[in-house]
Amino acid sequence: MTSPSGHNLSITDLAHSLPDHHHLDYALWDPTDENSDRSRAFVRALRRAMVGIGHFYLQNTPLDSGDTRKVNQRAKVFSLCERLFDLPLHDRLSIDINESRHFRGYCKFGVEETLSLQDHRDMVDYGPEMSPLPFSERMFKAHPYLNFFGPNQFLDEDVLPGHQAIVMDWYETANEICRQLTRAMELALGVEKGRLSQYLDGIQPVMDDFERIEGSEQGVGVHKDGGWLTLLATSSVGGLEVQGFDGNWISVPPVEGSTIVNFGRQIEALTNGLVQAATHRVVIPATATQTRYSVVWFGYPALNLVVKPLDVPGGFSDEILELWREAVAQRQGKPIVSDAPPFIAGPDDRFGWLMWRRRVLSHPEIAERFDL
Ligand SMILES: O=C(O)CCC(=O)C(=O)O
Ligand SMILES: [Fe+2]
Repeated sequence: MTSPSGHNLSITDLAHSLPDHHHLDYALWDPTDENSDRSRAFVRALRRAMVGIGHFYLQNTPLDSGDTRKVNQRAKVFSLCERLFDLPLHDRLSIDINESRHFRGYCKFGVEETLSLQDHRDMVDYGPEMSPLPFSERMFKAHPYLNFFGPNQFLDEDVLPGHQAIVMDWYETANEICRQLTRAMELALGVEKGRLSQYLDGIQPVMDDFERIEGSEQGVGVHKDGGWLTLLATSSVGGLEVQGFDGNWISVPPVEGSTIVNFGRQIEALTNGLVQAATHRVVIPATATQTRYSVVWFGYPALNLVVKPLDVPGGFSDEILELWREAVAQRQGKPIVSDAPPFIAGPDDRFGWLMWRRRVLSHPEIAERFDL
């Protein structure tokens, strides 16, 4: 593709030139002064993104700029990814997810399914590093999602130097960004402080995935992320697509220095659909020559909470309602098209149950093996 000036467009220019993409600058957000002009500008941009198709690009986060202690976290995490997936299968299988009742570890190519089609990816799942809860048969049978708490599986330093430190650094930085974005969303929606962030307090099963996808028809099938916010960093291969409200698929190419943020289903549920979770998939042309890596950090609400539409006296802010009306008018009132499978949740389902059902569906062997 060429730009109006005749130069070849880079993948970054391409993303900037596409409609439907919002680009937010995290450097504007000042948590110590939410009322500053810069913070307000950030909240305004976020508000616009919130009535969009469920995702935005976020530049200048510490994942990219880093502080002096953690310079270049993105470079470190992708180098780790490459080194990890280059290890002989036998090493990777030494942290096999099927050996972990906490659903942590390496998942072999082709084991995961979305929409009953095999995904062409292998991956490693991590979560917060913690000791398993003291075992009580009765408690675990009543609340099987408590199995999510436990240690990660890391390779020894001599096999994969930096494995634990790099993963946990990324995890902590992403967690803090998620908390800050949640506070900014409260301001964007015009709800009182803590109204959203309370969902992040308590026992949280935040997950981190390292993924590798080989050229295939279905890299990752159509879905909406089930949680709160997803922070997604991909290597330069591309392949991510988000579905527009009219049903068309829109490419979301990687942008240097930016992280892709998806709204998850729990935010959609809380806001009663005002904020839509991104319907997305990964499609890589079979002709792609490079392996694609992505580092996907999923933020979730606490497991013991039930997420229901927020009851806000007086409703959401006029500003966001106005933007919502504009968005509806732009699509001439037509309903939102999404090919993501329907979301099955009872009205009183704790979030832990939703997550448990999904994880067991993806990894039935683990439940069978540990009699969960
Ligand atoms: O790798 C990507 O770009 C997205 C992966 C994804 O959507 C997921 O793991 O939920
Ligand atoms: Fe996803």
